[in-house]
Amino acid sequence: MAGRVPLGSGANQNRVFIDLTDETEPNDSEVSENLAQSKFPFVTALAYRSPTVPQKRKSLDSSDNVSDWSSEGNNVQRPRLSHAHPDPSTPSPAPSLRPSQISVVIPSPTSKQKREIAIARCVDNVNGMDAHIFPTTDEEERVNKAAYPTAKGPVDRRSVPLSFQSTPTLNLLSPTNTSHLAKLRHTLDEKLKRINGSAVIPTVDSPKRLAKLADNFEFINGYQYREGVERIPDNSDFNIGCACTGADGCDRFTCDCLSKEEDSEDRIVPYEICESNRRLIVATKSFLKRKAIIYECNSRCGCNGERCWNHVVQKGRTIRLEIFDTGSRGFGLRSPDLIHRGQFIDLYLGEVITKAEADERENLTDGSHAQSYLFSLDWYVKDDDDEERNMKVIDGRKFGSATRFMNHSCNPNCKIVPVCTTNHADEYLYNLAFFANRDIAPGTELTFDYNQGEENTTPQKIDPEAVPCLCGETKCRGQLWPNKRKGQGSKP
Ligand SMILES: C[S@@+](CC[C@H](N)C(=O)[O-])C[C@H]1O[C@@H](n2cnc3c(N)ncnc32)[C@H](O)[C@@H]1O
Repeated sequence: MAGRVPLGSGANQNRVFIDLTDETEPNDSEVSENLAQSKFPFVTALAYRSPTVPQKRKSLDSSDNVSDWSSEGNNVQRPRLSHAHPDPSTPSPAPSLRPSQISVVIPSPTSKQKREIAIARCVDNVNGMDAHIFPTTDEEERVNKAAYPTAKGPVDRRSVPLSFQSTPTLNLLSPTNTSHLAKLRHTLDEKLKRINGSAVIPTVDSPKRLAKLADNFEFINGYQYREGVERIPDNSDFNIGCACTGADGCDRFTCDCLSKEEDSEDRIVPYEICESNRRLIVATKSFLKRKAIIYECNSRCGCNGERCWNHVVQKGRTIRLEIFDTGSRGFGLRSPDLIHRGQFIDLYLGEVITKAEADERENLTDGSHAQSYLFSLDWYVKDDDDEERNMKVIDGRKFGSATRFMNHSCNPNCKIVPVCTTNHADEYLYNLAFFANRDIAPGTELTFDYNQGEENTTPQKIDPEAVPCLCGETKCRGQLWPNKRKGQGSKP
């Protein structure tokens, strides 16, 4: 940094330029040293800046920039810069000059430097400022050390692969994905193992479909009651049993658990011994044709408990089930076992939620009812607002049993029947039990009618928004359901 007379002539001939850039001439070193030792380190820092900083010429015409003029030795007038060294003694000879003849060339601060200067102005105690505010030497040191990685030999740029040319395609059978698939299979197996009764087997080959199955669903063995669902406990006084005492179970003509015919005192007998397998108790052929609810005997009954013939559903599933991929209709359900007509298959399980909650969940699906797992317990619900408010709904979307994978058919081989087992008192809460309505050969897809009660009807008009039915039956009604939620449609 020095007072420097630039080359040239004319107006600039008698002007002095004070260059604050780092283009230091040999005799400037002393001044630089003085400044470096000064208590204004930011001046030094500016002086050490890289020469690439764009320079701006600034005239010192006004006294703002020159605070004081003094006459020292040799009658040389030198400027004192108020913001720089208080008395920069320069060995350079300087001509006698007026203030208007002096220009100072300073580098324009970078935005970072501007910030630093602004901060520096706010700091009262300037001692030690450089350590905190101006750690700029770090970068210079790095540059001096050439701390950027350099190639050890010649680089053939053509051999450097461009990432967009080599995007890997997702290979579900790559070693990593195979192990992921193994994990999914394991997860699914663990979930399936927790199901009570005979085995439930998935025969799903597609890894993607398997992932969906394993990730999004929990198998449960009983209803999961959610907030707001009120129920009458099994041990409530409202829960009653029959007075039968027979060693072989209840009397079919007098047992109080059996419903009465509407027009007589005769009891409706739901079960009988299976003709082709005497060890099985199955729903009677006539019962399967009618609309009725089953009340099985419970712990409050005087009969022989589990030895009573009127214990079927509560004993649980006895057939094995298989979840398989139907293709166009998603997953489906079948059994590797022969199923006899009237044989109990399994329960439809899920979260028990209020109607209000079900409506909310349904709305969250944006009106898309491509996949619906909601099942209303509307057996005793009359078409009136109060009754509907009390209605409970089973949601099998996230939690459920294997029957949640059962598809609809307009000519189904299964039927859903409302069954009260341990609790006869709560008419808004009962089981949804699937029974075979004919003999079903092993490996046949199990289906039921999502609009039970409308079996023999043809829709007046197919709702364009309804999910089209793909059951393939000759008497197919064309759509899955006119409204979104399944119900028995078989109210008395
Ligand atoms: C209770 S789930 C049955 C299991 C379902 N397939 C799955 O993959 O999870 C009901 C859904 O299955 C499909 N579905 C069932 N039966 C169908 C049929 N006959 N035609 C077309 N889709 C059907 C519909 O998407 C329906 O919303």
